[in-house]
Amino acid sequence: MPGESGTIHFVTGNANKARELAEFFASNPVPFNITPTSLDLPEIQGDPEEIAMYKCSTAMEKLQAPVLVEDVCLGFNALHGLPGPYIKQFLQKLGHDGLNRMLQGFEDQGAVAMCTVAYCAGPGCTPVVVVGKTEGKIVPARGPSSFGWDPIFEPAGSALTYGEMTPAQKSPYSHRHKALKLLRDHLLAAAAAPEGQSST
Ligand SMILES: O=c1nc[nH]c2c1ncn2[C@H]1C[C@H](O)[C@@H](COP(=O)(O)OP(=O)(O)OP(=O)(O)O)O1
Ligand SMILES: [Mg+2]
Repeated sequence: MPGESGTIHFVTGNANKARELAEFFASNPVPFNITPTSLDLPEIQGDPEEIAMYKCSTAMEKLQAPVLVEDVCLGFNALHGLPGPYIKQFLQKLGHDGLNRMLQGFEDQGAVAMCTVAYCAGPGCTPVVVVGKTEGKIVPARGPSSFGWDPIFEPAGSALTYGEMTPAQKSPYSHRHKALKLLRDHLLAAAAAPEGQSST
């Protein structure tokens, strides 16, 4: 459980993630103070859960306090889930156009956005990992380029890309919000459990 101050550090180097997380907890409150802490954590190769767990344990080593981290994948179905966790490097090198071009020649433009959240309640606690996924497709960029690959991801059931959506429009589709809902359930259960009864 978070200490007496009830503070959980959301450790990320990405200001847009911090903004979306703050928006989520503003409308879905928890009895903890979740505060962004800007640190660029090293990222290993591996599956998304291993990557998030490693970020979480590094954040815990540095801060010695309750920490929350997340890692985001964007996987193309035609490429069997690649770039996946390496989407950041692919986006940096290729841009929105290049990511579209990677799918040229494939009939299937489908993609899955995935947010893996890892939360550790304190030193010695086992991290809790939750995942939110949203299916959609890769399209030529539409909307402002303010957050990562938002302009090229059109979630299933929407005529708009993430980039064209307001925060309120993005949230019901958002891979991040789906993961944070699961985390919130865990935090509320942990807050309600008598001291020492929490599994984390
Ligand atoms: O909702 C999103 N909508 C559009 N783009 C997004 C989203 N969420 C993450 N992204 C981008 C940021 C980075 O280019 C890559 C994930 O990499 P990822 O390592 O998880 O993020 P990051 O390095 O920017 O921040 P952090 O310090 O939390 O690791 O996808
Ligand atoms: Mg990162």
